[in-house]
Amino acid sequence: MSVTPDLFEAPRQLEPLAVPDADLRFMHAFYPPDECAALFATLMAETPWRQERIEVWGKVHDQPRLTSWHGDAGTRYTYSGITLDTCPWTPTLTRLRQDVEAATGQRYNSVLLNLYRDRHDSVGWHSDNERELGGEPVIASLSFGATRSFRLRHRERLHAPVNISLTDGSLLLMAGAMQRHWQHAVPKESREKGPRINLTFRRIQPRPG
Ligand SMILES: O=C(O)CCC(=O)C(=O)O
Ligand SMILES: [Fe+2]
Repeated sequence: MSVTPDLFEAPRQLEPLAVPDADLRFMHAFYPPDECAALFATLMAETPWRQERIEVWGKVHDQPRLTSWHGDAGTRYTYSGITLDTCPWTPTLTRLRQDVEAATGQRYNSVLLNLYRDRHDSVGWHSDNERELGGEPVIASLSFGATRSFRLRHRERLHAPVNISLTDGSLLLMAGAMQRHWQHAVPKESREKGPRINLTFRRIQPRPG
């Protein structure tokens, strides 16, 4: 019986990405493909997807994606002027949280789900630097479905933009000074894309009320 590890297997741990002013780590196949397909279908069906509306320059628009916010009691999240209703943890989300906590060695008390229905859905340039996330937020980002490109641009200095392909079953950990120095986006695509679900596990400081 051979006990030699398969040299072509993707590494089973988070690998640091060489991006300055940030602590970024990535794992390609955190979940294997067959499990990804089942998890995608379950998340798609179980999630109470919402179409939020946001105000930009005085005009109200549909957000170009569907979302759902889940968290422990007392976690509230406000961004772009909207406060999200907090839904309870489902068994699936609880299991994903446990797996992500074990892999990253961090605790999370909430998760934002984004559904990109096709190539037209996107998230614009932003930093996840809301005050309730603390000074150096630790955010674990899990992706299922179509591969989308995750772009980074530095906020203060000239640095080539960074592009990370977030593949089915991949896990990206964003930590350190990342949210202070970089913005990120998932742009619309010019070629057809199937649906993609992204989950960002976060730790927000509970506030009374
Ligand atoms: O979909 C992604 O990979 C990122 C989503 C994101 O940046 C966010 O929800 O804050
Ligand atoms: Fe973000």
